[in-house]
Amino acid sequence: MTSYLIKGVSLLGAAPADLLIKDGVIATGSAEGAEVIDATGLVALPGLVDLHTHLREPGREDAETVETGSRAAALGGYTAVFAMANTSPVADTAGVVEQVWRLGREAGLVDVQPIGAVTVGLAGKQLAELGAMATSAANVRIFSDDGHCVADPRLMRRALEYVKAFDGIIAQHAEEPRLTEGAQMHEGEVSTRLGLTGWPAVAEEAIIARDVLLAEHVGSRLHVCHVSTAGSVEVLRQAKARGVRVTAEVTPHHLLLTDELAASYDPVYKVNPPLRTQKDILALRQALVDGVIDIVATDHAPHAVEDKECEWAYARPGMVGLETALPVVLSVLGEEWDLIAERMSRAPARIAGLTGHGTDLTAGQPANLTLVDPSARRVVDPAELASRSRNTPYAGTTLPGRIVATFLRGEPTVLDGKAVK
Ligand SMILES: NC(=O)N[C@@H](CC(=O)O)C(=O)O
Repeated sequence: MTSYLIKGVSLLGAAPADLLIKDGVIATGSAEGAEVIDATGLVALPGLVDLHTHLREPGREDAETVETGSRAAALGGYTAVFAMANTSPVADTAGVVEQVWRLGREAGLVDVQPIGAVTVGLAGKQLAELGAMATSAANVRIFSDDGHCVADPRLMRRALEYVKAFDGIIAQHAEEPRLTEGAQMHEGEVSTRLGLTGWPAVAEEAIIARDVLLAEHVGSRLHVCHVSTAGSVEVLRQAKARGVRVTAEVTPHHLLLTDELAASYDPVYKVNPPLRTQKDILALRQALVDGVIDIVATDHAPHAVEDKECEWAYARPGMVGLETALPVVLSVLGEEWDLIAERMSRAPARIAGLTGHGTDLTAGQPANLTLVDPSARRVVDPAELASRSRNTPYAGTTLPGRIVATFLRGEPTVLDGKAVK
């Protein structure tokens, strides 16, 4: 196995030092024979961990595969991603989660951890085989019907009770379906002006409020996907203050983009939950800083051209995000390296119970890390993305930070900003 000496790198913004990688771990001692990487001006972060990625395989390999999504992830600085269950067939059995897990291992670019569906076929009627998925080779600990809300409160309660036995998590897509029928964008001034049916903030907030009460009642773990409103932040703040076992994520796009973009009628801005207002953005940023929101998760949602380049009303919701997440977060938070490492690596690994990721870059730890050039600026070109889909809202936008290298257990997956395989 090749050893690497990463010279003059700044660990989380500290004074430059050398980092030695030997036999897949961070090492000390002689660097003899090691390949030298000049990392002057680069910052080392623990490899990023994404708790919310759509990889589309099985079923929509025209939009993404486990391999193309893994490559996009590595290029974005990730060493582990959690694959959502809304594939076709749905990942609601041990067979499908094992297939995704195996495909991830074969690709070998990031650790791919499947998320299992909560209900059979994401239909919200009957619990899926949570136990069988948990005891499968994929070792599933997080379950989600993402794309759909587990709307039935009794089913949600049963799911929370079921996973409590093995300290599992229900990750909820918080959307009261009766309040969002026909919804096309955030309900507010802009939707009124455009005459598009609105998706009101309360549809998210009402489900989060209900679910934190259910999680509290059961004593189980709830994770809230893609929090998008200021009101949701307040519900979470109160729940956390009471000691409810709830964690929450925000996407990079909800930290940066507003509902005004819908006025272009360009479906690249259509996403679920929808882009909200500047007031929501400011509340989400503050919540990310003070920890009411635990992590940034991409909700990387690749879609084939025909599903995106059509009329707004017919377009599928979702944006790709793996390759732009860190630059967007950098543009929002600035060079707050420790906070970024916490929200994009350590906390997601801790929440998921994922060992070997999100660890400090100290001797003996697995060499899962990424090197970033914070001084570089990049104009996002959709044609350059490794993802099989091109639906990025940042085309033509200049973002700070370039991911120069990523290492998975000491093997480079990205070098000089390019995927190694
Ligand atoms: N986030 C999105 O806008 N899309 C997700 C699912 C969903 O949450 O609708 C997708 O799978 O495409």
